[in-house]
Amino acid sequence: MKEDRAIHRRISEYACAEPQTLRRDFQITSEGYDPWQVEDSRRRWGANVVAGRRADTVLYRLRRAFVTPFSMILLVLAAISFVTDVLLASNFSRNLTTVFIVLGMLLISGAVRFVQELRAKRVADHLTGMIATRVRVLRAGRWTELCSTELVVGDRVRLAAGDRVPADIRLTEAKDLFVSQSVITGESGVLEKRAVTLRPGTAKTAADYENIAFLGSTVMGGFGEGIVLAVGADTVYGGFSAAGAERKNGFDRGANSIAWVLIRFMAVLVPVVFAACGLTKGNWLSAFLFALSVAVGLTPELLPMVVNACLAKGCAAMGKKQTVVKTINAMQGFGSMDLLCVDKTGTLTGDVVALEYYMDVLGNESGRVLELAYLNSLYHTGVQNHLDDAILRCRDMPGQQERFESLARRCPKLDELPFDYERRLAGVLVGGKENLLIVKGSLDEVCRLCSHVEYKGQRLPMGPDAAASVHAVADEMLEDGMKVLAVACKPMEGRTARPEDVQELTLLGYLAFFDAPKKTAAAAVARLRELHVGVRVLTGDQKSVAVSICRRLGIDAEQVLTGPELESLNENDATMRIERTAVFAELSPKQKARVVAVLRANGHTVGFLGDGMNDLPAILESDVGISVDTAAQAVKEGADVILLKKDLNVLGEGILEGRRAFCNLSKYIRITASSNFGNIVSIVIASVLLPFFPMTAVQLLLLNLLYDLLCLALPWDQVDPEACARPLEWSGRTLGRFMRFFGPLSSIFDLLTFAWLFFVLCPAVCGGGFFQLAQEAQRLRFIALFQTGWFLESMWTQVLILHLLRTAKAPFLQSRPSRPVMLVTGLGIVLFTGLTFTPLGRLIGLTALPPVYFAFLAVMVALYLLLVSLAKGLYRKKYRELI
Ligand SMILES: Nc1ncnc2c1ncn2[C@@H]1O[C@H](COP(=O)(O)OP(=O)(O)OP(=O)(O)O)[C@@H](O)[C@H]1O
Ligand SMILES: [Mg+2]
Repeated sequence: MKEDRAIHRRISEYACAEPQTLRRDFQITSEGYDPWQVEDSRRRWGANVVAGRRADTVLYRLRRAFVTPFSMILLVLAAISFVTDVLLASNFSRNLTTVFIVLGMLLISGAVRFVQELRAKRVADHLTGMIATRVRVLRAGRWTELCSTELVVGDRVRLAAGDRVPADIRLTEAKDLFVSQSVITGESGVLEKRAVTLRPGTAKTAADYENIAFLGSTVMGGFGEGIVLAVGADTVYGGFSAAGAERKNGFDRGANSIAWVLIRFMAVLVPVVFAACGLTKGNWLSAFLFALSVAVGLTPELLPMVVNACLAKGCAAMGKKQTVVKTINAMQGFGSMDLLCVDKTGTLTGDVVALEYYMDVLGNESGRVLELAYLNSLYHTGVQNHLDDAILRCRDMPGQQERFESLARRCPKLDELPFDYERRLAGVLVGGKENLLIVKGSLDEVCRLCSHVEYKGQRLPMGPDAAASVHAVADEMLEDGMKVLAVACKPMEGRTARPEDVQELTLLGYLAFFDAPKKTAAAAVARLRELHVGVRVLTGDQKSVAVSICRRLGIDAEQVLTGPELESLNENDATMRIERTAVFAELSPKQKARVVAVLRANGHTVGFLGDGMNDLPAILESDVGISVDTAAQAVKEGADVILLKKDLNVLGEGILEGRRAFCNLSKYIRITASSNFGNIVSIVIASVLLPFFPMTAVQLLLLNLLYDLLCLALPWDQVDPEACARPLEWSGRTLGRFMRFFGPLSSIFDLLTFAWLFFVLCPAVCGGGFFQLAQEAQRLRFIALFQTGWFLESMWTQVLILHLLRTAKAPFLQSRPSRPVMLVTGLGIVLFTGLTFTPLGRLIGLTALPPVYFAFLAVMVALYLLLVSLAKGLYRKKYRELI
């Protein structure tokens, strides 16, 4: 959370100016801005986009695609090759092939990256477009709903309950406008905002600006109209959402730790290769080129691209299941989430809450209680909610419409104390025969503030007897899982009500709501358990209701922690209790966020599903904030994932989809890293032992590029159900181990191949061992044969290992790869094997190999398959995981 930031001069000045001055200075007519004025203002004061999101131009994306460490290394390679092969070479041996190939690779990888990112972005844009924030703006004489990014300084906008304030706004009109700034400043409680003109110098902190609604705060109740003073980064809390995005960096942390594992390997191995080649071959420039290519070979340069492709694919799949994933990274959160916190109403219980009983303090039906509750609900201007909706539905009962309409006429609204989740009650002041403050809210809170009870028209003091009978009546309903509210009142003198007035009330009776568990909820909870995702219930409702409902859904309600209990615990005890508890009741919004924060600090990846304004802080605090389409604007804005259909079952799907994306991703990283590692080990050994380079720099790069292209099909691969049965951890922790275990296996076969090529095949074809060959041409042929031999063996084993390590089971037989993966790998093998027979292959030093080589290759491949399969079993037994 941010502390108060400097207030923009424009805001501090105009907070103290009359609305007329504003209208004059910004040339605002009663029609609002016309299109020209909008353009003009946008040019002058900027657009309403929050800092942090870089302008996403084509140029910027091109730069991102082409300017990477990988392409920089390629460029250096191209430059060096240009100098050595063209500038310094004699006329006869000038050769541009290497330069072309390296540049071609640079172009291909850049273009693929560009296209992929474009696609991922299109998915992301499409998704965010579906749930853009709308604001009511006066433009060219009409109130229209626009996307909040269209807003400019000088626009006239309207605010209503549940809105997220879309810019910094000077209020010109306000009626019971209550705003919560908790999301931006951390201070809880709601503030009333008024359309007053401040005296200069009176306002010091943001909270003192009574007539300014700040970007990012949420409207809890009432109505307001105002003029936009600052947009985007100019706003006081402009950077807030960027800061929020930074916080959720679990994903980047994981990616970084993986990158670091690879960098460490590179830092050790590349200098070794350079030194070994330089010392043994004496050609330091070639050694440098070769070492650079090895570095390129070792970086999984497609990592960001494969990550994006995997996640974007997951998002698109979720989109089909009525779930909007707003940021691609949230997909990864789905995959690693091991705890899901949910609120109760509308999630575990049905969306429609029904008012079942309205009764006096002793439990007899009471029309008066209903009427007063009706007035309270009718006049409140807070965010629409299940309870008030249920109360208002009483007028739809047959023959009741007239009764409630005349009631409203007789008792007009005078003032309002909006509902707030800290105090858990709402009050309205109505006129009529006498001015009456009607309060309805949580049973405990309201009873605490009552000094009297009313029974059959008699007003009696609230003694221990009365309190006991109140509990007797209420407890029975609570245990049945009913939601109970208390209704109280107090006669008042004036026409305004202040929070201090809410005391010495007279308790009138209760309202009981039927809030039954959803039919699908029990199955969904069971499904989540199957997926090894723990469910925690975080509700503001009373303990007994929560327990009753959780029992019915099979959620362990043995241990329940309430908000007040939580407050009384010290830091350590709280941490322990929170970890062990599944049901939390009577929580304030802040406490919900605290529970989530503690769970995260305990090492869990936490999702939070909620729809109320009181869930917003927790949603922001969680790793994956989930909300529903019907939630208030501000809540939807804060969430990472929006369910278009509020159904817990969809979440199970989401989790699976996330894990699939995740599995494919870690497949890529692990397989690539370990097979590259194996190659490097072979190269180091070969460089030391061989009198020539085991492969040319270009061949090495080409092999790497081919392999990366093959891997681009991986996001579309099938995932074994067993692999995504549990939450998956995203970090480089086990990557090093995996690399060290599987990498050297391929080296064994590489070395066997080396030996066979060097001592058997090449001498047989060239007519003698390397050192016996006197002619340069013969030696070159020897080298070409050797290099081709290794090039092919290396490619075959790399492709094979992709199939072997993509699943914990037996490849092809028990787990089939998806068709794209089959197609691409098959095609790659055929094309590259074919390449060695073509003139194009000759350009990069490849040559046709005799049939006996392929027989040897077949044997190697079969042995390799066998050994890796055995190793897989061993690894699984030892570490209990594979992918
Ligand atoms: N509109 C309202 N008017 C009066 N009191 C209310 C209203 N809404 C909620 N309350 C009180 O505040 C308490 C907390 O609200 P609520 O139950 O909605 O919290 P929650 O955490 O969203 O719970 P849930 O998990 O059921 O959604 C309620 O138990 C009730 O006593
Ligand atoms: Mg709720």
